[in-house]
Amino acid sequence: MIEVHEMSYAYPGSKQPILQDMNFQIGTGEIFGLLGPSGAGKSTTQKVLIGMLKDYTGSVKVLGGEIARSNRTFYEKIGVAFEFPNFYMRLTARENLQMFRTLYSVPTVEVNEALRWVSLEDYADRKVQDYSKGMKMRLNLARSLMHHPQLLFLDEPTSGLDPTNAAHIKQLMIKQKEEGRTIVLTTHNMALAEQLCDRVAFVVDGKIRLIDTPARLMKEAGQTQVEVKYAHEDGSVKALHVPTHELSQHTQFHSIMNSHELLSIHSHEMSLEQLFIRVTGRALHEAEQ
Ligand SMILES: Nc1ncnc2c1ncn2[C@@H]1O[C@H](COP(=O)(O)OP(=O)(O)OP(=O)(O)O)[C@@H](O)[C@H]1O
Repeated sequence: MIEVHEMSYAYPGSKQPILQDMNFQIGTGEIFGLLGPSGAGKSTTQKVLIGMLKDYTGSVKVLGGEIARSNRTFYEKIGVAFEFPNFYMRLTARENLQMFRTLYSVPTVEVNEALRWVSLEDYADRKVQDYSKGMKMRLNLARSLMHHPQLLFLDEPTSGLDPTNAAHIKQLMIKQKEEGRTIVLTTHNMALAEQLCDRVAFVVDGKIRLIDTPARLMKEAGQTQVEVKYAHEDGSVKALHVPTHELSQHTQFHSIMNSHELLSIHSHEMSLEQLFIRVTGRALHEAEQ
C-alpha cells in the first residue's frame, strides 16, 4: 500500500532536511501511527505521502506508484483529514458536504449518512462558523470519508474531542479498518496509539527511531516497572519510575529509599508513552521533559 525507501525532505530555503532517510512499509488494512513530539516531522511525513510535498529524495510509493508522479485519480482514492479543515464557514455543514461531493467523479455517500457517521446529523443545518472545534474536526472526518477512500490520512484524529466523541471516532476508525481500509494517523496520544494502531513508528527530529506493534514494543521493553512516590525536601510529592530488573543497581532508587519519606511503592507495566521516553530520550509533551 505504502513503500518508503530512504526518503528525505527539506522545506524550500531550509538548509537541513526536516525528514531524514525514512524507511517504512504500510500494508493494506493496517492502522499505522506516526508518534512523536511537536515538530518531530509527523505532518511533514504525511504531506509527502499524500503528494503535497513532491521535492523529496529517495522513493515514496503509494497505491502502487511513485507519489511525485501521481495524478488526479490518486486523490479520489485517498481521504485526508488534517487538523485545520477548509470549510466555507458561512455555509451549513450540509451545504459544505454537498459542495465537496460534487468534486468527486467516484460514487459518494449521501450527506445525511456521512453526518450520521460522526454524530452530526442534528447539526446538519447549522453554519460551520457556529460549530465548535471538535464539531469541525468531526465534519472534516466525514468529508474525508465520503468517497469511500482506500487509504486514509488523519492528523490527530481525536485531539480536542471529549471522551464520548473520541470513543465514537475510534469506533469509526475501527469500522473503516474492518471494511479493509488502510489508515495512517499522527498523534501525540500514546493511549490512542495503543488502542488503535497495528504498528507505530516513533518519530523524533525527522527520523524514525523504531517501528513495531504496540504489543511487541511493550513486551520487549517490557517487564514491569516500579513507581516510587516520595516526599521531596521542598514539600512536593515526587515520583520515580524504575524498570524492575534495574532495581538492584539503581543508585537514585536506593538513595531515595534511604533518605526520603516513602509515600507509596507499586509496580505496573510500562506504558507506550514511558517506552517512547526511554527509546528516544524525549517526552511526547513538552511539559514532561
Ligand atoms: N512550511 C514549512 N516551512 C518550513 N519549515 C516547516 C514548514 N512546516 C513545518 N516546518 C518545520 O518542520 C518541522 C516538522 O514539522 P511538522 O509539522 O511536520 O511536525 P509535527 O511532528 O507534525 O508537529 P505537530 O505535532 O506539532 O503537528 C518543524 O520544525 C517545523 O517548524
